[in-house]
Amino acid sequence: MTETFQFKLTATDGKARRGEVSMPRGTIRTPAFMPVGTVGTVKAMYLDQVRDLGADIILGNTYHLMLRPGAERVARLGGLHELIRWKHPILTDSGGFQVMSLSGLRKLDEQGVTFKSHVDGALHHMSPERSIEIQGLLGSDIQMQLDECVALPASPKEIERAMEMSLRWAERCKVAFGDQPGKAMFGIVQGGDIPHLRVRSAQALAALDLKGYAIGGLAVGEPQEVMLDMIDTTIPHMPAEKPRYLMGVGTPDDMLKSVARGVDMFDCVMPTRSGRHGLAFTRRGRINLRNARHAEDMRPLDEESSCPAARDYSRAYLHHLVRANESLGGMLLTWNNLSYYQDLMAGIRKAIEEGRFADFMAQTQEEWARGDL
Ligand SMILES: CNc1nc2cc(C(=O)NN)ccc2[nH]1
Repeated sequence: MTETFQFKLTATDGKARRGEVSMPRGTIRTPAFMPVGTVGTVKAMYLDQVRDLGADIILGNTYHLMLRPGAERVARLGGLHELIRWKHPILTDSGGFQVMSLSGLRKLDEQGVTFKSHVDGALHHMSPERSIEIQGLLGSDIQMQLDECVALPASPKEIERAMEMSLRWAERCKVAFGDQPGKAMFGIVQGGDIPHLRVRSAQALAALDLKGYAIGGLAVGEPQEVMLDMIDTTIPHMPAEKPRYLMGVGTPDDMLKSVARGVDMFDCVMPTRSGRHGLAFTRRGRINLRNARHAEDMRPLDEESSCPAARDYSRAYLHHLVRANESLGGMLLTWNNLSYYQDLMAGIRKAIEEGRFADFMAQTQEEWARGDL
């Protein structure tokens, strides 16, 4: 714990990095998976459980929180940490991605975005400055610049326009954020699936000397190999001494392959959202508990797991709960999935420390491929 924001690398194994982000509210062990707490809750979980699984930081979505309960209201209630009773770091995204994907986008220009709330249809305008102001009102520890995340496929001209505007917005966010020693504002590399635009974005952001950098605009429908190619293209132009956060990623396989390329931080709704839809992540791959084959399978998901949801409940019962659409089904599978994700990250961190990440990756992938015995 420090009064300032510090990132230190403690071990490397090839391009894989083990590190720590130290902030006043706590230390983030990297590579890190950040559970998504969209509207101030990691859905179907108590935050004590989320912490006990090993999460050092959770994510809040600015778009959702600004609409409900509202940024000023959260501030009046003591800030997000107080409201949701999470005393560790929180990273908030800028809202840009949700505005593009969830809201009724009305206008996007140099000033910012104007959109209709998906909650009550009210019109909102968000500028880079307002996004940083909202994240400050929420009490966010790591704030993300406002950027424009273009859905792929898109024309090179469109991707370049959005990337250049995102660079100008990054400068405005840096000014708006100012100097907050115990907090950080991260830039976001954009540029779609066009290598020279990715390089241009990374180099221009590096010149802003921000405290950390995200790779955005990926996992938006492109094949995994394209995503990995863009990571390979971008990372050499990102400052090695700063944290690298791959936004919205991903599956366990995505994360292994991205750690191998030098990524430090991840967030994804995959473990929580798919848990609510009946999907279990395990050491032997994915299991869809809706499938009738589980109806009388008395085995637990993983008898060796430390998580009660994986170890103490039969697949038959989980299948029943999922088929009956019972809340407990989503609760237990979310618990299992976040436990698996955090155990995977803990295994990755240990493997890098011990210089055996390549073997760990191969063994993990082999066990997934072996399937559910
Ligand atoms: C699930 N895929 C996915 N891609 C994302 C990209 C961004 C981004 O570029 N924000 N500026 C954010 C969230 C994402 N989630």
